[in-house]
Amino acid sequence: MSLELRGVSFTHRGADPAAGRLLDGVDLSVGSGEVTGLSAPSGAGKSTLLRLAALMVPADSGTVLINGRGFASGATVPRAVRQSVGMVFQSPRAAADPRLRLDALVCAPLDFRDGALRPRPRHHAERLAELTELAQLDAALLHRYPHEVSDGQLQRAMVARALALDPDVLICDEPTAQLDAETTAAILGVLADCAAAGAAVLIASHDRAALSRVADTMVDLSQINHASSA
Ligand SMILES: Nc1ncnc2c1ncn2[C@@H]1O[C@H](COP(=O)(O)OP(=O)(O)OP(=O)(O)O)[C@@H](O)[C@H]1O
Repeated sequence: MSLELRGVSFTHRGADPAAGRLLDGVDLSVGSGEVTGLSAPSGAGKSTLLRLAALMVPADSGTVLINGRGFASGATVPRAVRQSVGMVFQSPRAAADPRLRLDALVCAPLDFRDGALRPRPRHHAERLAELTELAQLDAALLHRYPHEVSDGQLQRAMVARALALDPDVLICDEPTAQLDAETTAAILGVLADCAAAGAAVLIASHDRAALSRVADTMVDLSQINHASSA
């Protein structure tokens, strides 16, 4: 279980050409059982880098390796590889479908994997119970809609969802933004538990203090990015 970026470069389409590359020749490696914390000032490209690492967006050049298997820009990524990468986003409100109850949200990757045409959380009752416990989500909330729970409760559900397919690589983009210290520590603890179970975990956050409590390695993006503006 590992994530590696080798010489990854990227510029957003439509970005001012005078600004040069956003990311240039970035190398990063996260091994099995490791939590790597990524920090950098706002706008430095953390979210962009995480999307490239999660194979959501192809890099302009360089290679992303998942479990040692390399994907250069434009390479076809098999579904099984996509499903081996879990992602947690900064805003659970933006990431969660407001029409789905929490149980359906958590089970959505399982339904997608199975090709189910509609949510069927009861079909996954056993796994749902495991995920609820793993993410320390109050099971009494599973029948509520996103607007009926707090941001912290919703983020726990989104963490449970990211874990649904037991990912080898877990990528988290400011997963505790706007959450209180207690919820932040709890969610980071859940992510660290995933690493303890063998996953390679990469977490970007502005909260260096909280992140450094669970990270094995802290990486400053500006130190690994060779872009002239970094
Ligand atoms: N789709 C896009 N098209 C053009 N430019 C973009 C796009 N997405 C982001 N950018 C720009 O790329 C730069 C890096 O953005 P990114 O969101 O990766 O930074 P970040 O380090 O995650 O910032 P923050 O800490 O504020 O979340 C910013 O200047 C941003 O405006």
